[in-house]
Amino acid sequence: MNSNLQRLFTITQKPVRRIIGLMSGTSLDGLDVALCAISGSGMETKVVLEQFETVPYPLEVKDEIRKIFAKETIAFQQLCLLNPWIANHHAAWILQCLQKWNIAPAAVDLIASHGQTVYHSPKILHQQAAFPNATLQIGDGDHIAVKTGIITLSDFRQKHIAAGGEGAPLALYGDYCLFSQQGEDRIMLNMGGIANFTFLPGSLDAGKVFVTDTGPGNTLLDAFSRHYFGKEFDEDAAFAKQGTVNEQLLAALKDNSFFKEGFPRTTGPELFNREYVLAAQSKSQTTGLLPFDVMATLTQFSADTITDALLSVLDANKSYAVYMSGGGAHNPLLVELIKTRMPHLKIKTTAELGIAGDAKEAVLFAILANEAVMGEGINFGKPGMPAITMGKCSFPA
Ligand SMILES: Nc1ncnc2c1ncn2[C@@H]1O[C@H](COP(=O)(O)OP(=O)(O)OP(=O)(O)O)[C@@H](O)[C@H]1O
Ligand SMILES: CC(=O)N[C@H]1[C@@H]2OC[C@@H](O2)[C@@H](O)[C@@H]1O[C@H](C)C(=O)O
Repeated sequence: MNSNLQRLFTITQKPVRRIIGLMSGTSLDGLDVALCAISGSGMETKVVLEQFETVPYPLEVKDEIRKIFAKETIAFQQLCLLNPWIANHHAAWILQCLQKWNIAPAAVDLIASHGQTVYHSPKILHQQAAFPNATLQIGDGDHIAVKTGIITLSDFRQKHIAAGGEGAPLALYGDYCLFSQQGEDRIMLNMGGIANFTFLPGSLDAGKVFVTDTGPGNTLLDAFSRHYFGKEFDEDAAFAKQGTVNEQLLAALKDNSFFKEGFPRTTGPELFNREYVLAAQSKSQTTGLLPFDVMATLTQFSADTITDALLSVLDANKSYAVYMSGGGAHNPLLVELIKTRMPHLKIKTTAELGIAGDAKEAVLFAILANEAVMGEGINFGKPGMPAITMGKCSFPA
C-alpha cells in the first residue's frame, strides 16, 4: 500500500483524532484555527476544543483578496497568484499557532481547510439556466499539506454542488452531529458576514433538519463602517446606536427576489454589497441619509431578515432554544433587535454548549474532515442537503 494511504488508514484506526479546523469567512477578518480532539463519527461524534485562535488578516492580505473578492470582473493573474499565496499564509499561521501551543505538527492528524471564498454564485444569483450552482474557495490544500507536513482535506463545497446542493451552508452536517439534543428543538444561528441557521429537531429526526442562509449578517455593516468611518467594523454597534432606522430605505433593502426564494437558499457579498445599498437608497430617495441612520437601518435590515426567515419556518406554538455564534453575536444592537422580534425564544450562545461562538465554524470544518475519513454521509432526505461526505485529500509527500 502507498505510504500515504497507510498513514491515512492509521488515522482512521485511532480512537481520538487531532484535527485542525480552519475557517476564513466572508468578513476577511482573519483565519480561525481550531485544534480539536475528535472521537467517533456521525451522531456519536465527540469534540474537545483544545486550542483556538483567530489570526487576524494583515491589511496587505485583505487588500490583495479584495482585488478579486466577490467581483464579477477581475485580473485573472491575481486569482492565479492568490491560490498558492493564501495557502502559504494559512500554512505559516498554522505552524505559528502550533509553536505557540507547544504542539508538534506530527501530533496533528489532519487539517480541514475551508479556503478563502472569493466568489459564490448559486443559480438564484447568476440566473443562467445553462450553468450549475457554483462557488470558488482558494488557498489550495496541496500547498498547506506540503508546507505543514500534515494531511490536509480541503475544498469541501464542490462535492456538495456536484450532489445537488448550492455548496453552502455546510454547517448542518456538523451542527447535527455535535449539537442535536433529544427533547430540545434547537436553532444554531451563525451571524458572520452572511447569516445562516440550522434547525435541529429535539426528535433527532435527520429528515426534519433544516438549514439556510438568511441574508446579510455583518457584511453591509462592515462595508459602510469602512466607507463612512474608515473602521473595519461597527464595534459594539457604536455607530448604528447613534442613528435612527429609516423605514423607506429599510423597505427598499428588503425588496429583492432573494427573500422570496425557497429554502435552502445561499448568498454572499456578490449580492449584498455597497452597490446593493446605494441602489436601495436611490430607489427610496434616501441618498442624503446621515451615516449613523444608514448604519441603524442596515442593522435593522440584518435583524429583520434573520428573524423573518426564522419565524417563517418555526411553529409559533412551540418553544425553541436559539444558540448564536459568529461575530454578529458580539454586536449588542443586532442581538437586541433579534430578541425584540422573537421574545418567545430562548436566546443563548454556543459557548453554553462548550464551543465558543467565534470558534464554531472552524470546529464544524474539523467535523467535516472527520466525517470524510470516518463517516458514511448523513441522510437528511432533502434537496439541497445531500447525504455525502466532503473534502479533497492532499498528502504532504
Ligand atoms: N464587538 C463587535 N461589535 C460588532 N460587530 C462585531 C464585533 N466583533 C465582531 N463583529 C463582527 O463580526 C465580523 C466577523 O464575524 P465572523 O468572523 O463570524 O465572520 P466570517 O466567518 O468572516 O463570515 P461568514 O460566516 O459569513 O463566512 C466582523 O467583521 C464584525 O462585523
Ligand atoms: C460560499 C461561502 O463561503 N459561504 C459561507 C458564508 O458564510 C456564512 C454563509 O455564507 C454560509 O453559507 C457559508 O459558510 C458556512 C460555514 C456554511 O457553509 O455553513
